[in-house]
Parts: sequence; C-alpha cells; structure tokens
Amino acid sequence: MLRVAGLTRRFGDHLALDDVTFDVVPGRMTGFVGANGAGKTTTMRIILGVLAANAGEVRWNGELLTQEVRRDVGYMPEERGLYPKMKIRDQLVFFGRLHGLSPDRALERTDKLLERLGLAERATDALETLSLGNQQRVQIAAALVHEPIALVLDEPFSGLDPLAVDAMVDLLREEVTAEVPVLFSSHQLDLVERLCDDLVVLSRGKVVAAGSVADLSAGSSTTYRLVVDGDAGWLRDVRGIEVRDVAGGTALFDVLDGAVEQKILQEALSRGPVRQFGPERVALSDVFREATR
Ligand SMILES: Nc1ncnc2c1ncn2[C@@H]1O[C@H](COP(=O)(O)OP(=O)(O)OP(=O)(O)O)[C@@H](O)[C@H]1O
Repeated sequence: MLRVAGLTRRFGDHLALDDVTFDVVPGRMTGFVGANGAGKTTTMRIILGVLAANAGEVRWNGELLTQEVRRDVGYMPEERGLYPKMKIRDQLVFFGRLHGLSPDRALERTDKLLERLGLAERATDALETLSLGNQQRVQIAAALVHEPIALVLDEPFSGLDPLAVDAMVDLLREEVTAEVPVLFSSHQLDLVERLCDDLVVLSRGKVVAAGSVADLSAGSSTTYRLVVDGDAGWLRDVRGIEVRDVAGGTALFDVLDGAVEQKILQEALSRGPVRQFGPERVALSDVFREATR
C-alpha cells in the first residue's frame, strides 16, 4: 500500500499542500480530483521524489519510500518526459533498462505494450511523428514498461479519444487486478466515476473527501426513491417517513424509522408494479461540488 501522510508544501507564502493524507490501496484504482491548482501535481511530484515536502512522508508497505523503491514506481508526469526524436521502441526499451530490466525483458515488455496500445506498426518511428494522442499512449507504455509496483499518473486520459481511453483503461485494470495500487488525477469526473474504486478530493491543498466511490456517492442513505406505475400519493399518509417530493408515480422520501422501508415496498407491490426502489445515489459531480465548495 502507498500511504501519503501529512504532506505539507509551501511555495513562498502560498500553502500548496496542507497536511495531505490518504492511502492508495492494492487492487483498487484511486482517482485524484480537485480544481485547477488544488495541489494534485504537487502531491504526485512529492510521491515520486521529484519535489521535496516541507513536512510529511510517503510510505510503501509501512516503510518510508526510499529512492531505490521509487525506481519501481511507474510515473506519468504532467509535463510528459519522452525524447521527441528517438524511435518509440528504442526509448521504451531504454526506460525499461533504466529501471533495471534485462535487455531481453525490456524488449519483450516493450513489444507487448506497443501491441496492446495499437502502436506495433509505429515501433521504429520517432515519437515526434506521432499524433499527440499516440504520443500519450507511448507515455503510458513508458510508465508501465518496467512492471511497476505502483502507478502514479498525472492526467493520463487528457486528450485521448474514446478508443485510446478504453485501451488504457484495459491496461490499468490489469494492473489493478495484479494488486498494483493505481493513483491517477483527472478532471473527467464521468471517467473517474466509471473507473475508480476509491476517490480523493483535494481542495486548496486539503483533502476534503476520501473514501470508496460507492460510499461517497451513496449520499444520505436515508433518502429513498420509489417509482411505481400508479400514483404514489399514498406515501403522504405513511408514518415514519418524510416525503420530499411526489410527482405521479415517482416519489422521493426520507426514512426516519429504519423498519418502515420494507413495509413501504410491500405496500407499493400490493398496489401494482414497482419500477424502482432504493436509496438515492448522488452523482460524483455533485459530491465533488459539495466537497470543494
Ligand atoms: N514550482 C512552483 N512554484 C510556485 N508555485 C507552484 C509551483 N508548483 C505549483 N505551484 C502552485 O501550487 C498550487 C498547486 O499546484 P498544482 O500544479 O499541484 O495543482 P493541480 O491540482 O495539479 O492543478 P491542475 O489541475 O491545474 O493541474 C498552485 O497554486 C500552483 O500555482
């Protein structure tokens, strides 16, 4: 597990990170979201040791993250860091070697990744001759080539077309299944909602929400939605709930007494077909807006 604990970073008078603490757990994909300037890139740079913190620490499986272990973390920096004139296969092999792979293994991994990312035919082309989206695919390959123990990816999906997003998502899911903790930042909340198991929301340098996407979007679990074919107005006479809204067959209500929920379902079924019944979920964009207000 990757643990970020109490990270604080100042740039002059500006407090960019204020006691930032969260975990990136193996077998789970963690989304890192926050408005422009919230401190995501700064946090990721500190994790990778590119930038120093004023206070706090980064731990890997309980131990302080050393430079040696950092070498095994896959990183996709915001500023992207590839060589424009170098052939893409050569540079991926180079990065694999830099991180300690044997020449054979580096080549094997490179060709597998190029194949998976639909770039096998471009293997001997210089990076700069590729479209920006394809350059980004090479960038993710560079983060993955050395079989990293954890992945820290700064905006890996920005600028990608839907097919490239899917190819990258498949690759990342394989890493997650192999118990590699994955942290990625993104402004695309729909993508984050689709992909992530866990979420960390940063606002002006502070963690303002963290936890599983399921928990964060469960909202107030006492608010229920009922959708029936007939009129749901009868709910107004039920004790133990507070009706928020009824429009035809659709009703939104708060359960004040836990036991009443199943009785309502039975009553609704006895009156006709029930199309929907359960706690109301909150869209991630609303969770984000609420947390960063
Ligand atoms: N090298 C630096 N010198 C001075 N200020 C910096 C430096 N790097 C970051 N900052 C400031 O720290 C704050 C956090 O920036 P950071 O790039 O980490 O945010 P972010 O969440 O990644 O934003 P974005 O979504 O726009 O990429 C910002 O106010 C930024 O201006």
